[in-house]
Amino acid sequence: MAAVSGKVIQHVLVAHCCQQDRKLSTQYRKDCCIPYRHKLLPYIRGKLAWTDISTMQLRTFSKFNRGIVYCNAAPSATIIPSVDKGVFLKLQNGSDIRGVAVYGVEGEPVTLTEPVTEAIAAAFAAWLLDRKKPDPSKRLKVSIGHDSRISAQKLQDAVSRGLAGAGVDVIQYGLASTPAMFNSTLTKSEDFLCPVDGSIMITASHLPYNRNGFKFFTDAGGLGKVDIKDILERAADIYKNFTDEGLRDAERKAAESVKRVDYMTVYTSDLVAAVRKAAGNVERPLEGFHIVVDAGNGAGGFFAGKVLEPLGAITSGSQFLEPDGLFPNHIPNPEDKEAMRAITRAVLDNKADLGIIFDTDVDRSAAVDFSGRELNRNRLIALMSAIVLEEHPGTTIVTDSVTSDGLTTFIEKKLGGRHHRFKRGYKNVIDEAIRLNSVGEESHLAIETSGHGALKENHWLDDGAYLMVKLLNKLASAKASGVGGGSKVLTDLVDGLEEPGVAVELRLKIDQNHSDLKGGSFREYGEAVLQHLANVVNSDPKLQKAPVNYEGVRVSGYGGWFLLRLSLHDPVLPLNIEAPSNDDAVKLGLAVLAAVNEFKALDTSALNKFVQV
Ligand SMILES: O=P(O)(O)OC[C@H]1O[C@H](O)[C@H](O)[C@@H](O)[C@@H]1O
Repeated sequence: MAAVSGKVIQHVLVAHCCQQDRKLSTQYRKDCCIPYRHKLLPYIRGKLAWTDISTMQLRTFSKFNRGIVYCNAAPSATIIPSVDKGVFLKLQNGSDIRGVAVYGVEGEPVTLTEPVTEAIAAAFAAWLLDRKKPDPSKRLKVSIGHDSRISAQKLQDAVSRGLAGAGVDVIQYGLASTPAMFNSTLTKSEDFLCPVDGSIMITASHLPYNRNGFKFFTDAGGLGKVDIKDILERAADIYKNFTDEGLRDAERKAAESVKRVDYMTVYTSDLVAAVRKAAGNVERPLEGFHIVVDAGNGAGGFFAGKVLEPLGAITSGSQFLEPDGLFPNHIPNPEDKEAMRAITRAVLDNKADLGIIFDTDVDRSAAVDFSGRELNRNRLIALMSAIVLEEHPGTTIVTDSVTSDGLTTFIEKKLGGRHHRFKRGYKNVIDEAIRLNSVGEESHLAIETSGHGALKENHWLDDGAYLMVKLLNKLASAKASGVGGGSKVLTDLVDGLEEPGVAVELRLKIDQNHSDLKGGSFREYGEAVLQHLANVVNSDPKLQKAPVNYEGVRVSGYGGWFLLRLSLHDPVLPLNIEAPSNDDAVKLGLAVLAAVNEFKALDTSALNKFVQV
């Protein structure tokens, strides 16, 4: 517990206005809300400073706001509420930290407050100091970047205070991509204060606008689950011991020592150099290509102006390049159907050769060919496998668990590689590819249907932009060898990939408060559902369990397959079904339904609906 002085007002107001923004016109958002939000209502540790000008601001908002504006004026000294270790631990999301960073969504209280963030950053610094054990004369350097979220600035400031207070040097990159942050631990450049010893990306990837979170990197890659738990435990202890004096000291140290560097310039020029090199050191190898980019108002807008244009491509018709943390156009996620429809429309309307789409922090990507054919999910994996297997014949391609049977046939029969279908989760596939190499099985590509992908040649960096660079290399080399312009060369590479007639993903929720859980965790309950399903499948002659499987229950039957597994993070059992026809898919769905029906805490309504179609 610690007292923080200053006259403050809870920042419910801004959050409420953010919600209103979505309903109001773009013009209002640009003209009225954004310029004022930062200028007139500075945040002070999770609160808004209540200044004279803020009163005017309140009036401006009220004019447009048809709902209630909540302003909880606080006394001149507020207490930082105590936060249990359990609350800190709940912020873990696999190998990331995720929480709610702004008010505005009913039932979603803010969990990633500024003091909590400050404690997490201080904990990362302590973790890093333990790992690196620097010579006492040397200070560690940590870079911080963020995506386009509306909470980015306040969290960046809190992270800076946490790091500076813990005695490490802080370098802010501003708007950046997740892969660029990892890259900053590898880049060698004194001018850009690289390599840094550690890096923090502030992002919640494609999640809604009110969320935010952190990804951490060292030169060994992204931190894993065990390290994240360690950091959150340390953070809870640090938080408990916060004092007003300590917080002020951190604030002072951050104000004195934070440096700012335009690191994205280094990162983008590396991407440009990679394409030029692959094209035989041609300066503008994409001359004549028309490529549209959809950044979904995330951090990926740089790809059009800083990568494609210097390489000679025309990028007119690119959309949603400007950062907007309310994501007013579509969810920035290549797995999202509406997002894929948006980039497909842009390709067709502009008669472009290729479309490229990124998620908010640019670690996921997908493409669309000249004819409007989506190159995402299994097709993107097939395409990347074709490119990588040309360079490394026979290599193993590691993918997530929801990949299709057709993809295995394509990789193994057509391309002559090995398909190692592993678990869901980008970190899982990357770690598995690294492990295979360490035990003597060569693997050059780890990739998920979500659009995450990493190559051995690129330090196993999970980088959506680099995946797209590999496609650009292919376009440039096809043009140079006279095969032709356009993106047909990419379309041809996935020729022969068998596609299912029907492919669905249904997400079955587990009600964590249901008495059927008998006080156990949703994971235990989910495991029990899976075990029961596996037993039922064993006694059904029409169904065969996959002989090798690393996650959930994967079963073949009726010419198709299904996979029921536990979500990596949520109390959900995602069910993927692929089949030649809808009838076959329904038969598979009915088999699952019959087996799971007795589990009353499992919400099967999505499956019920599917089998009734
Ligand atoms: O298990 P799910 O709920 O389907 O989520 C799985 C996904 O979670 C996160 O978004 C990870 O970044 C992805 O790598 C992973 O594929």
